[in-house]
Amino acid sequence: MTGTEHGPEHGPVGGEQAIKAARAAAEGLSERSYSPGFGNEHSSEAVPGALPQGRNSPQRAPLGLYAEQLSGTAFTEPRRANRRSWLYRIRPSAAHPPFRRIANGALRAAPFTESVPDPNRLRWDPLPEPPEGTDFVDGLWTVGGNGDVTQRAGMAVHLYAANSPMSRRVFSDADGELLIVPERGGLLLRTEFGLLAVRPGQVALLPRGVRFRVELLDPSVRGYVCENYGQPFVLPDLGPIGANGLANARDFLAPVAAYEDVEGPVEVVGKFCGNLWSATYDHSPLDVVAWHGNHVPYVYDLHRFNVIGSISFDHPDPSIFTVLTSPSDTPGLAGVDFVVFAPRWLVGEDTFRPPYFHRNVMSEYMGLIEGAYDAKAAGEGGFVPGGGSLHNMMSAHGPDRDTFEKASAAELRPQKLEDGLAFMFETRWPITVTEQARTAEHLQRDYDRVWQGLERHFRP
Ligand SMILES: O=C(O)Cc1cc(O)ccc1O
Ligand SMILES: [Fe+2]
Repeated sequence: MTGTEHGPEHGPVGGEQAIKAARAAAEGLSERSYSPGFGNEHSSEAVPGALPQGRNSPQRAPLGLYAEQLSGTAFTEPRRANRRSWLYRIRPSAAHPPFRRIANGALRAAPFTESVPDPNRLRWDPLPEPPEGTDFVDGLWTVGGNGDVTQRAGMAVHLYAANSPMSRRVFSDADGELLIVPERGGLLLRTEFGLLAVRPGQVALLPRGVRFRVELLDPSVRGYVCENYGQPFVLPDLGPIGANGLANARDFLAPVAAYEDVEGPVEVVGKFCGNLWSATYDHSPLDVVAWHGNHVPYVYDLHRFNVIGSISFDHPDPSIFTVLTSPSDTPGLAGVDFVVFAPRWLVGEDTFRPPYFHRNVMSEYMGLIEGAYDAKAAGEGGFVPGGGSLHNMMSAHGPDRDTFEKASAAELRPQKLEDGLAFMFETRWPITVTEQARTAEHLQRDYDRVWQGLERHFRP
């Protein structure tokens, strides 16, 4: 591979050196080297004058670049929902050889038909360490999901575990946007729009179709991915909360333009209607010198989430913790919500403070980024960082026995929930798990036991 790379920083491929280079690039990314504001009409140029002014598609784009539009919504969707970006690149994306099918590895897609939807509560320990040389794409492992990729409806839950950077390889997903939730180790995402660093406690949102390469900031990384086949994630409406709160738009950071000018073979792996396809380009497709638009990647720090809660009594529904929502045609009914359980004060009087017992029409996949979750015991055999749980439509769940007993007897002083960061992908459709998730060694076979021994106390 020959050529030069332009932008904040760049790195070679392979081993410790690659981690060092990725870290150096990530350190160069201060908050000010991003373009803030969810849904903004961002614009950025890595070379002065590369971005056309006053029009999107001049007869000849500046500096001999090619103009190209990438759309994330139909052209005709209402302005408030419309997503598209204009990219000014060294070569148009159309200049590529045919794609050929490659193995899907442990990646699965909707419709999920390998097993029957399971009404049982399921919980998994973290994925085992993958074999040496596993990159982000190789390391994707599907838990389950719903909908249908060909209908642009539904979602999938994936895990990833990797110990090698993607080298001379770029990934792009036509099937949906990707919300990456690191749990261990940091990632450097080199995207068509520029660089994003994302570490545990932060999330990255990669819109449908954007090409990117994942490099590693640590030797071994793992985390969660929500693949949203449906309408792009938006910030939820705030209603009576007011004009501020929950995830504030300004805390979503888009990259600034940074391009690779690389001649030589680069494999582009595309996910299309559930399958992986590969084509070897004679140049890097991360060759966007300037861009503008609102169909862009973001990184968001979950510690910036402004938690709103009850200051009187009763445990509020977790919808109050929604970071991002993928709306449907029915107001308030999400294809999928991304919900975070962030550090917060609990002050409710005469209140059972942890999550209540419930049966929910929505289906809940939960993950843990760090610490413990207030409804479940942590530690060996419990709900642990990197693990996951699935409480499908109408399945009865809530606090485990110990949590119930402690919280029913606790003295209700103001209490800070400090050392835990959990999240939920909550979806309108039941999640069907893959065969590998149903039979995995890391599936906890005795999860039901956490609700055993909840004695009767009613003695009229
Ligand atoms: O099941 C869970 O732990 C998630 C959840 C949390 C909460 O505070 C209320 C309802 C709910 O489903
Ligand atoms: Fe729940």
